[in-house]
Amino acid sequence: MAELSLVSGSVGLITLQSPPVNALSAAVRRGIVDTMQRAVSDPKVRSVVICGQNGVFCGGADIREFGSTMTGPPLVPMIHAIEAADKPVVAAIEGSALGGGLELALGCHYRISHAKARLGLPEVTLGLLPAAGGSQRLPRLIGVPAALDLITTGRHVTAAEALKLGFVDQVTDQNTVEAAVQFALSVVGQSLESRRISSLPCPCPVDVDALFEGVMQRVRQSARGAIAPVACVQAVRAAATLPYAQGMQREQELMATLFTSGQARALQYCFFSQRAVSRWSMPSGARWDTCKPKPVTKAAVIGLGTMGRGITVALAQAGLSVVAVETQPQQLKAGQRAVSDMLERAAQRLGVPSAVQGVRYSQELQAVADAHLVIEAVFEDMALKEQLFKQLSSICKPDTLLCTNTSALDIDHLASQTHRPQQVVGMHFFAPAHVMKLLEVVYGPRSAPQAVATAMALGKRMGKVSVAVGNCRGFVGNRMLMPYVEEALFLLEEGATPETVDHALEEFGFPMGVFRMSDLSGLDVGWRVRKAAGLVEPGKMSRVRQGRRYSPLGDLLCEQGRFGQKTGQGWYLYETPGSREARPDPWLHSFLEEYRARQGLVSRRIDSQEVQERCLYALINEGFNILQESIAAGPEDIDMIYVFGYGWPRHRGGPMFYASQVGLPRVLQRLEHYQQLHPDVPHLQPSSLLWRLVSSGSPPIHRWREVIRKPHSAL
Ligand SMILES: CC(C)(COP(=O)(O)OP(=O)(O)OC[C@H]1O[C@@H](n2cnc3c(N)ncnc32)[C@H](O)[C@@H]1OP(=O)(O)O)[C@@H](O)C(=O)NCCC(=O)NCCSC(=O)/C=C/CCCCCCCCCCCCC(=O)O
Repeated sequence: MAELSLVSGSVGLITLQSPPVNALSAAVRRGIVDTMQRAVSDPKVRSVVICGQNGVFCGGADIREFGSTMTGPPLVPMIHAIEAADKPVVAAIEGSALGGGLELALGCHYRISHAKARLGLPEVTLGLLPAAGGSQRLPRLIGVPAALDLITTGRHVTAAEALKLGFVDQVTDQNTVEAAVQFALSVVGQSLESRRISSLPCPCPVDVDALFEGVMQRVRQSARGAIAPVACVQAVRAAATLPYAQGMQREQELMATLFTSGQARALQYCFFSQRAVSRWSMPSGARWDTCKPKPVTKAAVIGLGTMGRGITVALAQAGLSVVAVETQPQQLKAGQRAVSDMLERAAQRLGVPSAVQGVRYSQELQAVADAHLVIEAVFEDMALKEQLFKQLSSICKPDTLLCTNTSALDIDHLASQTHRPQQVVGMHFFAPAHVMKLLEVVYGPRSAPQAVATAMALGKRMGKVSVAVGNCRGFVGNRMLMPYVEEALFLLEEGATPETVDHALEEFGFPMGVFRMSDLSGLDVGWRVRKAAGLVEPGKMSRVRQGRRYSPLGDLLCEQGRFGQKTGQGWYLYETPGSREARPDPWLHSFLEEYRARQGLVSRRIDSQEVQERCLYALINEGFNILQESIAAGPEDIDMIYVFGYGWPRHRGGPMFYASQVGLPRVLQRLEHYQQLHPDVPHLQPSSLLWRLVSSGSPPIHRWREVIRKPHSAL
């Protein structure tokens, strides 16, 4: 919808009206076409201002419409009609002008922006390109290199940067609509020829071919298999090398391919899922909209190792007053220096005041006494954490929330050490905690909904994508990782190398394969966990432990002091301890051959398909178990955990979405196939939820919850 009113005697003010972000739905497009026609034909109107209701110009095309047949007036001719108008049209940009919203503004003759507005062409993040003329107009206006940067990254820019780049004409910190109306009055009668961007030549660099070849190479490398960034480069190349009309044709062709692609569907699913996970629910029926979070202004962090430091930084940057407690004096000193450095560097980078003053340090646990919320980030040791929770229970005020950053330990057991089990939740951050977007908020059977609401609200304040999950070993992310890692180890036993496994996973789109990742995070981490679980038998090679198949390969490397990057040797070889470039290690290859010989295993050639299927389907299968047990409320929760915490390629939508795209019957059939070959591997046994979904006709992912909730026979 859009409304036309006459202001200041001769300015036609068109207001887009479609809350919350004035997306260009069919109704809004119809409204714009209609109001523009009326403004152009009304002799009282001498100039036009387009603005959006409620302080937002326009969030772009209505993404929800992409899933169904598009109706209503198309965007391209609508924007052409605005550009062709013989009365000056000014865009008054407040809040956001994104995607189709910015393309609409680029069709106007002038753009006035509020200082706090954000502008950009983020279509690439939805698997698309700016196909309402954006890929053709922006390079004409600001040049090819700057346009390539904005279009291929989709980044949002401030009004100040947009002014500097040259795609807004004026920035104001006053009332933007009033400023635009004054501006519109002042340009009446001036020639509009040079204001119609489509008629401008594209400023072309001298060596266009070399420029685009270089950019294409870089974009392909960072896209990790995503097709939209590549199409964006092709579209901008058309702007640089073809007349406008032909460039537009190319833009439409490229868009047609992207629009129906699985990648676009996956990325749009991620867009909505990222927002949906904030609307959490618990199996008890407690929900985000029925629980009010408690206000938190004072937080405490216990333990200043890597995780504690990152958490302290994230809390301080969110504006909380933080007390960081570390009982080891050396560690306290080192931690304080590291936290202050991180806060200073971030402040410099963002041009904001440093939050250093917001953190105080102490060696005494008593210092947390007046905090509203405490997050422990001590060593991953149950006895140590038990002791700490007992102490916190008596030191802290009765309503203080006690949180643990454990990545796998039993939240309910920790809660039982306190007099307030309802006030205990997990806040599982991912390293580095001030950078990584994911936060798993883990509730135990006794956690109060308000405690969950408070942790979720705090996560949001820290800029995290927070996902509420139930309590089980490894929660969601690490629990699903276990079968993935185990399959990778079994593949080594059967004949693969770390290089072949990693190559297949990186080809799928992970930034790092499982073995490079394990070298980076340290092989000793998993070793400690396996020791605690009673799985490690030093010097022993047996491949069955606790009644199921087990690979001792990781333990054998650790016994040799090969902990990964930090020791210079792990699954790969490194130039020196701490260096990052992983090289194939001939020693490791001989070690694997010897191991197979001693185990009587015959090595065979393993291809990428088998690596991907066994590692990924095992992980996905565990995801179905997690859904079945209501540890995660829906597939979106699992998918966002994997996209934001584990490097799952966003253009594949997350593991559960990927399963839906592959087809559930196919996933089931391949799991059954591998299970027949490896009957001693329980995680290849297809989940009963997967069976149920397939026998319910494999409904689309947004209808899985109906099957999950349906009562089912145990038979
Ligand atoms: C910055 C924001 C705008 C606001 O952020 P914030 O204030 O934090 O609020 P949010 O929580 O993010 O959002 C609030 C709710 O609004 C929903 N929302 C937001 N934006 C949109 C949108 N664009 N469409 C629909 N809904 C939207 C959001 O989901 C929230 O609701 P809920 O919680 O999920 O219920 C921020 O929201 C933001 O960044 N938004 C997205 C901005 C964006 O990416 N815009 C680009 C959209 S794509 C686009 O514009 C493309 C234009 C090109 C032209 C397209 C032409 C299409 C037809 C071509 C067909 C050719 C193919 C032919 C094929 C064939 O031949 O077969």
